[in-house]
Formats: sequence, structure tokens, C-alpha cells
Amino acid sequence: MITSERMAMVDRNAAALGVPRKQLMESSGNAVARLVRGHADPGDRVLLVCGRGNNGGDAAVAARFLADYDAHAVLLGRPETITTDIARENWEALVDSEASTAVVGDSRAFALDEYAPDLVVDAMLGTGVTGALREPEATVARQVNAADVPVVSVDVPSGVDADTGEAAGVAVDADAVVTFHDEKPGLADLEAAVTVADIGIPTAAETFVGPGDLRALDRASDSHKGDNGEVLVVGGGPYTGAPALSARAALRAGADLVRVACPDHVAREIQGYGPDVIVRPFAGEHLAPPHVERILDLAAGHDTVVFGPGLGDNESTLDAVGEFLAGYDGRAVVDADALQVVPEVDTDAELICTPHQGELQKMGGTTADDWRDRADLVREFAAEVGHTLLVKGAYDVVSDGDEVRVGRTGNPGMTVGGTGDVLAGVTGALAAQIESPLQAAALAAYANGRAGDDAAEAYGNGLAASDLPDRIPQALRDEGE
Ligand SMILES: NC(=O)C1=CN([C@@H]2O[C@H](COP(=O)(O)OP(=O)(O)OC[C@H]3O[C@@H](n4cnc5c(N)ncnc54)[C@H](O)[C@@H]3O)[C@@H](O)[C@H]2O)[C@H](O)CC1
Ligand SMILES: [K+]
Repeated sequence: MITSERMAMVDRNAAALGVPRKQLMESSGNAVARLVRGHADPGDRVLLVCGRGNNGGDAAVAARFLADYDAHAVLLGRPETITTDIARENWEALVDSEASTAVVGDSRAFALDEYAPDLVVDAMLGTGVTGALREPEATVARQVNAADVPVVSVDVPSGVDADTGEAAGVAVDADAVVTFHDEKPGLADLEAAVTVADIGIPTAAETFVGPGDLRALDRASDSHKGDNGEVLVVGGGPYTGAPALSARAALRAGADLVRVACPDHVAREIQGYGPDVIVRPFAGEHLAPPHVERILDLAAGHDTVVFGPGLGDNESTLDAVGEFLAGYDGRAVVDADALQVVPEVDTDAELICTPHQGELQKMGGTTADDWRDRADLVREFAAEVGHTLLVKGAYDVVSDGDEVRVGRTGNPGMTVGGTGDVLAGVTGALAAQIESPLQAAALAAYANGRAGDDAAEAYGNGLAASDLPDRIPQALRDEGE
């Protein structure tokens, strides 16, 4: 099952892998033609009703594959108003080939009976539908439904929402649907026969995090009323650089406010790294159980907590981590020494754990050299601990126990100390903006690696972790779109 939002991400990732959408459209159109062949005989009269988006484009391609039929393609709208280049190119190719085409400007100009079709291909609207069908689509849909001919819909019956199966007004009543790449939630309860066509999207476009995944942030920004999240970093004590790096990275990954809770003796030094971070000091050399109540109070006012950077592995610190997790029910990123506490603790919190392979083993997980084997092991272990895991490596493996995503950005220069603290901060900020922890972690791994690749261009193996945070904004932008 794939939602239309995820489909759009995968589609963009495929393009980044060298399989552009127009190529996918060629496969979609071919699949539509194959379905037509199953419902009508060569020589039959086939009417393809094309909308102005890519759904219509699929049918324009299909018409080319139906040369042995009496095929007519009707475009609902003027060719200049076709919404995408690829759909327009395919429509123009049809017109230039002197195929039978017609343009319908408004609903009064359309009478299905005039075409006397043996079969109708419904390609008015696909996943791009919003709200009830407008004109001329609504009238055409009614005529199609009233006619006594088989109807084959492209991707989804026009008017039906591919994610919910709901129709806000009239929708095409299809006999068969050919959808692409994977099943859609909105097609599950239809009476129509649904075929899933493989359109050649590489599996890698789903597995490997790519520029398409950046769409998760677009959606967050229009649905989130300007609230991009407040992040609390709990860290520092034996180290000061680590929490400072996490905090800066969280800011650069779009958090509105970042606070660092740290022992008071390092507060001044952490504040000294920059004026953008707010420091919330607590008394003592390192985090310990007496601080937990205050940290829980602080955490309640934040969208996510990043737990661990530079905390150290003092026994009382690890006790405090355990007590915090036992009492916390929000969302947290857990990194570094704090990780070893996770398997032992009973918590209502939603955690994203960011171990490297050594830390994974310390948590009780197992690893493998081949990333595919590692992906299976990480998925199983994530299911066992009940949290999302982001296991760092040349290939970062992310799993929530169900799905697996792999980040393969990054370079050997990033083995330098501190890049993990940057990643934890980015993960915290993205987890405050993106609903799915898996998606947030996957995107964080991707962006951190991209920032590292950009830093490596400037500094080679001499890159430092502090080169990364300021490169995160660029790494979170899709230049290709
Ligand atoms: N990888 C893939 O998923 C592929 C999918 N393909 C096909 O592309 C469509 C989705 O195309 P898109 O251009 O995004 O949207 P639509 O064609 O569905 O329609 C957009 C078009 O419709 C207008 N519109 C929106 N709502 C309404 C309405 N209620 N009434 C009238 N008009 C409406 C909107 O303004 C736009 O102009 C997908 O379903 C597949 O069929 C490709 O084959 C590539 C691979
Ligand atoms: K359709």
C-alpha cells in the first residue's frame, strides 16, 4: 500500500536515480493499453477521456499503443492548459501523429453517444484530484456512468481520492482500474477489479532516502501554522562541544527554539559557542537522578528532546537517563552513552535511537557487513525494542520495526568526532516537524550525509563536525525540483 504523498516522494527519487517521470508515464500508458486489450478486441472503438494532468498524459500514451483499435482521444480543455510538460508532450505527439483527437472546452460540447464507444478509458483525474469534480469533468463522469459500456480507469476512478476512497461529488463508476507501482488505500473497497502495474520504479527509489523525501518537510510547513518546533538538548558534563553541535544543528534543521539543559559548570562554555542557543543549567558535575524532575518539567514544554550528547557514562548519569525515560511520554532522540539504557527501561516515550554499530551491539542488537543483511537485523531489533532505530554506518539503516529506509549519503571523512552529535540534533529538529519518526530519522540521515559531502568538497578528509551544521539548510533543499 502506498499513499499519494509517498508515491510523489518515490517518483522524485526515481527521477534522481535517472528514471524520469516521462519514462514512468510511458510504462503507465503501456499498462493502460494492456488492460484495454483485456476488455475489448482489436478494431473496437475505444474512447479515451483525458484530463489536463498526468492522468490524462497516461491515456495519451496508451492511445499510441492502441494502433490496432479504433481509438479516439478527447482532451477536456485546451492543450495550452495541460498542467505538466510531459502530459503536453504526449498529447502533442498524438496530435502530430494525426491520431483521432478532439478537444472539449465545456460540458455542453460533449456527448458520449456521438462516439458510440465499445469501451471508455477514464483518465480525467488521478491522484491530483482535490474536492468534487468540476465541469466539464462532472458532466462527463455522469455520461460515462449512464452509458452501458465497460469503463477502465487510469490509476483511480476519476473523482475518488486515492488515499481515502472517498468521493466529494460524482465519481466514475469503473469496471476495472489499473493503478501503478503499488496498491492504494483508496482502492481497497472498490467493486472494480484493480490491477497493479509495475511501471519500472527502481526499488532503490523507495529504500534509499532521496530528494523526494524532502517533501515531508513541505507538507509540514503548510500544515503546521508556523510552528516548527522547540527542541531540548540534554547533554554536556564531561564534554561541552557535543551538546553545542547538536543544538546548532537543530537550529539549522529548522527548529524555532533550541534549549540546552546541562550542568552549570559547562553552561558558560556552551553558551560561548553562540548566542542562538538558550542554556538551562542545573547544579552539579553531571546529570544525576536529583535533576530528573526538573528535566521532565523542561521536556514537557518542548516538541522533542535530544538526550545524550556529551553526557558521559557515569553510573548516576545512566540512572538519571533511565528515570527520565520511565517518566517521559513525549518524543525523544537518544544518542551516545544514553543508548545502553533504552533496552532496560519501560517507557511510554516515542524514541528515535541513533547508535553506531558498536553502540547497537551494546544495546543488545546485532550487525552485519552487508547493508541488506543489516537492514533485516535492524528491522527485527527495532521491532523488539519498540522504537525507531537509526543505525549509523557507511549506509545508515533506519527502521521502525516495520519499514526500512537506507541513507547512503556521506563519506569517510565523517568518521571524525562530533558528526553523530550533529545528526542527533538534526534528527531532533526534524522529529519536531515531521509526524512519522521513521521519515524524520531517514531524512536526518540523508541531510547529515549531504552536509558532510558538501563539507568534504571543501575540506576533504580534513572536514570537522563543526563544518556540518551551517550546511544543513542547503542539504534540506531539493535543487532538482
Ligand atoms: N509515479 C506516479 O505516480 C506516476 C503517476 N502518473 C499519473 O499521474 C497522475 C497524477 O497526475 P497529476 O498531474 O498530479 O494529477 P491529475 O492528473 O490527477 O490532475 C491534476 C489536474 O486536475 C485539476 N483538478 C484537480 N481537482 C479537480 C477537480 N475536482 N475537478 C476538475 N479538475 C481538477 C488540477 O487543477 C490539475 O490541473 C497519477 O494519478 C497517474 O495517473 C504518471 O503516469 C507518472 C507516474
Ligand atoms: K482516472
